[in-house]
Amino acid sequence: MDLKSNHTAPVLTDPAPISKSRLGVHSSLLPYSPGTAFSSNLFLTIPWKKTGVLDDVRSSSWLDAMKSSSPTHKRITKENASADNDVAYATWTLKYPSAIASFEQIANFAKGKRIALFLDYDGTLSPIVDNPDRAFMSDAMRSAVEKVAKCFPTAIISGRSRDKVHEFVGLKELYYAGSHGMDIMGPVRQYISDDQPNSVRSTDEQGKEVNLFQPASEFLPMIDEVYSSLVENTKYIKGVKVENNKFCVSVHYRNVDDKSWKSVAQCVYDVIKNYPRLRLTHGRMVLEVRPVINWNKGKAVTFLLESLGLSNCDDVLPIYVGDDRTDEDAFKVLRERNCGLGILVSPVPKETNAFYSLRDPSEVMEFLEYLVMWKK
Ligand SMILES: O=P(O)(O)OC[C@H]1O[C@H](O[C@H]2O[C@H](CO)[C@@H](O)[C@H](O)[C@H]2O)[C@H](O)[C@@H](O)[C@@H]1O
Repeated sequence: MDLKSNHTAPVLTDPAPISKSRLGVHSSLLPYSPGTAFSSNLFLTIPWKKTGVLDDVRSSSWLDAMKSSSPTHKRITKENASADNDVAYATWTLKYPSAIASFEQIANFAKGKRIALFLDYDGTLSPIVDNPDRAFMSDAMRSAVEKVAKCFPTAIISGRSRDKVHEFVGLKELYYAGSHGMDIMGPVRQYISDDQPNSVRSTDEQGKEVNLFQPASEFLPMIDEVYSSLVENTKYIKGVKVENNKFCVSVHYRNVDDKSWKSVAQCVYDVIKNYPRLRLTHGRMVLEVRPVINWNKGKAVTFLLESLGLSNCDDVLPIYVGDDRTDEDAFKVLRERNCGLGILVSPVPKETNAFYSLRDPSEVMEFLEYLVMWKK
């Protein structure tokens, strides 16, 4: 793929005014993301209160965000999608074409390049289920991931703790990044000279030398403390589940009655108001508490590409597949780097920084299988 040459679908389907010679859009046209003013180090310099985290719980914005994190409050599947939804979806795919239907085009982009593959876990490799502890991937998906990882350097980047996602996936051929990229076990960084202060050499389960990068390591005691407080504060709300993801905490309300969502928000607020160095983000029926640092899945992709010696856009095509808001940071990085493709997994139309789409994990599996066949 020559991302710098004129080409068709990804550029032409994007509504933003873009230069014909670019695959991505100009960064100034990209949606605003909270906390954009960063210091040169990892810490955000925005005064915490100005992010709105504290004030919002008394207004309806927390609740609005909680509701919008899952349209209609129920899972939308192929089966319950109405004809209207089908039309809306088909229209949306004009803007974000199916990565399967457009596979030939993706393969053309990849010609002469090395693919680096980044995969989200929940909602991408495993279907969304009510119990986060039972979000298992199928054996068929595991086999597809294993095969693709033998063809291309592959990393899983998840909001879960690295150990948990490793346990779910159970493959050794991959790199794993947990806590939304704040816990990366990657290759030893022999291609670059910068010394990352939070990087340490370590060995993985196979005894292989690896690089462990944990930019939020100093937050560990704080996160543990907050996790315990959140468990305690929410214990009377039926259906709440608090998950310790090591460098962040998830408060799930998927199984909580709508009428109690406000109480969930209040409980979380009551805890984090005491921690100005933590912030709140919204995922799929989950409130996520995480450190206020300038690090996200997009930064993790850049870090891993550097670690793998694959940051040269001329001969590398990074592909990132994900379904969640936190994956947008990675899609955005690929757009802004002007090389690489984001693929959003969604059964419903959504605004996104990705270029392509896939409907659900079964289509993700099909796409991975296509990549393997193409490589062979
Ligand atoms: O980055 P990801 O790998 O997509 O992780 C994001 C969150 O995924 C999990 O929660 C989501 O999936 C659950 C299982 O399907 C579902 O029950 C929940 O409602 C979803 O929000 C995980 O439990 C979270 O900790 C992750 O942050």
